[in-house]
Amino acid sequence: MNKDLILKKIGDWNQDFSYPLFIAGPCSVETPEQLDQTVGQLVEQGISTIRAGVWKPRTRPNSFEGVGAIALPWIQEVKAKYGVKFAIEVASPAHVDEALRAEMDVLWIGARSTVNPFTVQDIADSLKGVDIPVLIKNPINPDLALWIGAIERIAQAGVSSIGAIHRGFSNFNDTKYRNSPTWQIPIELKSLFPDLPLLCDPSHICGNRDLIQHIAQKALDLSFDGLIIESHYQPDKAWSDAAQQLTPGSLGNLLQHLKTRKVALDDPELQSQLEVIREQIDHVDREILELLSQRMSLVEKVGQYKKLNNVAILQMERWNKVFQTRPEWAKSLNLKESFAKDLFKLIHTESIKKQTEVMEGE
Ligand SMILES: C=C(O[C@@H]1C=C(C(=O)O)C=C[C@H]1O)C(=O)O
Repeated sequence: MNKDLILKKIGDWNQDFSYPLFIAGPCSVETPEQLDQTVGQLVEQGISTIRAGVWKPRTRPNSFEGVGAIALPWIQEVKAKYGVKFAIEVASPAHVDEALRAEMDVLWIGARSTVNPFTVQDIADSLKGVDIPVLIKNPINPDLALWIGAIERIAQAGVSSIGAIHRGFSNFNDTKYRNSPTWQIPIELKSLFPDLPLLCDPSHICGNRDLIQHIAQKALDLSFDGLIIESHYQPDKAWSDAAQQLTPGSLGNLLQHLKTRKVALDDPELQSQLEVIREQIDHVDREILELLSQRMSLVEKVGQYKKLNNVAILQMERWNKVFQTRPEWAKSLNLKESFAKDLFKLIHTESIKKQTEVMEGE
């Protein structure tokens, strides 16, 4: 992975954007009237960058696939009327070409395109020599390397203003979210590329407008640099994604209730109080690792007995007992059972690796 990517914070992009960057707009452009009404109302709520789908990648054929390029002059009209910037999704060099000719301000690459390196490379090639901000949504599957690969392809084309959008990951409808947030993936992205602006798309994570506030707040709590939220002046009549769109008024209300957090601690008093607690955490972490090392030595010893006596490494009866008791112990210590389960699954996998080394050793 190329960690030397040159990425710019939003404040250093080639155009001026407010920070945090709040982008809002309809899932799809439907009619000139719908666009005008929605944008006009969003501007009243302080939104200055609008999103809208022109070409829509839909799961099944014969559903509404966007009105297509006829929307571009409608967009140009509202841009001129309200003085807003406009972001649209592109999925092919032809889309890039039309979007640039229509003077769009921001392009984004959708999750279903990010999964395909051929598609991303084609889009990247069509962007050579053009410096427009490009936002790259995560691939639909939780594959961080694929997301990074798409960012690298666009960066290598010479695009200097790049952002990532976390829109959640496909699931089997077994969670309350349309797309699972799986926060560890964007957090890992942010830790690998601290300067990469990261936006959250709570609309596609939630699939339901009632959950959006919570996810939007969580994103800001995790130091995301902005949000991209679907909004339509008549959400229930929307031609796509009706359940997750907010009216501009509700969106304004949501934004007003969001708490924007400071990224750094600028108060020296608070800083020194945190330092004291962080030193204690360092100490506890050290002890956790010493105990894990002690546990691993015992596991190794058990491995040696197994080898001597020709006994299988994986002992389900014992493992089931460990896996049952530890979450109970955790609960009594005010820790989540699910956390203990995940932790002990990791520990068990490492134990098996260690005993395999013992078994295969001389
Ligand atoms: C340590 C052992 O080997 C394996 C590792 C276990 C563990 O890490 O707790 C439990 C059962 C075994 O699958 C053992 O048999 O006790």
